[in-house]
Amino acid sequence: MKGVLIVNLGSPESPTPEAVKPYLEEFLMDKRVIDLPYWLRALIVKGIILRTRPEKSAAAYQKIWWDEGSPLIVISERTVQKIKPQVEIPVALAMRYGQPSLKKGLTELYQKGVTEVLLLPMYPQYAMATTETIEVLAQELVGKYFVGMKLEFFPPFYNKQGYIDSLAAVMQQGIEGFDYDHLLFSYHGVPERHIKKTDPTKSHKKIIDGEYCCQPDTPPAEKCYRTHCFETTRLVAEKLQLNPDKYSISFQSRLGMDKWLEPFTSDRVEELAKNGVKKIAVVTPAFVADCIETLEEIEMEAGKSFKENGGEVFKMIPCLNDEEIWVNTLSDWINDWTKK
Ligand SMILES: C=CC1=C(C)c2cc3[nH]c(cc4nc(cc5[nH]c(cc1n2)c(C)c5CCC(=O)O)C(CCC(=O)O)=C4C)c(C)c3C=C
Ligand SMILES: [Fe+2]
Ligand SMILES: [Fe+2]
Repeated sequence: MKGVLIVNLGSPESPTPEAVKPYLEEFLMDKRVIDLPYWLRALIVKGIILRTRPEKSAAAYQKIWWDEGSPLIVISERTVQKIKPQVEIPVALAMRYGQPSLKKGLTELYQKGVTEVLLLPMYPQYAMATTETIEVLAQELVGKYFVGMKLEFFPPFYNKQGYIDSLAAVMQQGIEGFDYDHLLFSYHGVPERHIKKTDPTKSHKKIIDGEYCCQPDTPPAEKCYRTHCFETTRLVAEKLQLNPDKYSISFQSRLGMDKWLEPFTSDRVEELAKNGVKKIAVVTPAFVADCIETLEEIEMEAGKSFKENGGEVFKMIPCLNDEEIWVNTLSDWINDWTKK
């Protein structure tokens, strides 16, 4: 029997430093997130980051936490509950870090008699720190605990019609009647090195701001997070007929000393405000569910910075969350796979 495992990143159990610390440790000790030799990663994560970050992150989580729990988890659960009646096969939810774990999600499917699993990571654009780490762990778990179970990976959907249509619909709703001066596409950042590492052809060009580092639909772009972000933007801009002078791309959530993708959202928001942009709309297409990165870092912190630097209206466009159009898209993808 077939089944689907929907996977997202995960959150701490509660918004306290005690709960954030083990979550961050599991997350940041992942060699596909901080891709340094073990000893150096351990030194940086355990010796530096975990000394101060749990306190700071817990305070940020407290600002966005819901009565039911972490927005990311609650939204993911709601989405899965809405998909279930629209499909004919078992669907389970798992998180790469924290709970419900990947092992738990696979066990749930296994106990229902599932032998063929479609793994559907909730990341539109492929990245080593997101899609790849889920695929690798799932493969390891299947080899160890679910022998005989067949795994299939849903490809990154950054350019897939249903995703673009859903994003466009939610964006249209968000900007309806809002005469913005600028629309910022803020994607989660990654270190530049990650882009080069996932290039199967190892032929990546130097990264130059605003230019494609590889051409879409060519082998180097197959797993290029940056080109996937550019393509999502191009396709949705085309669909919404956005004025090219009124939108741009930036990358948020940088951590550590490495060279990360630029321009940084924090700099861009400040610069736009200083350059006279009064009304800004921000969309975060690397996230399908609202989370600390969209609700705290962008809506609260970037919103504050925009106003402190002369901006007047900061409009945050929500993620796809459990919007009907998105739930229908996911259900259609699952139904197509079921019939295959
Ligand atoms: C080296 C560090 C990080 C990389 C690389 C990274 C890539 C990456 N992350 C997401 C999606 C999410 N990240 C979230 C939180 C988060 N991310 C990092 C670090 C890296 N991410 C940290 C330390 C945190 C925790 C919060 C904090 O302390 O700031 C989340 C939200 C989780 C939640 O509970 O709400 C998501 C989602 C993507 C898509 C990505 C690469 C493309
Ligand atoms: Fe992240
Ligand atoms: Fe590229």
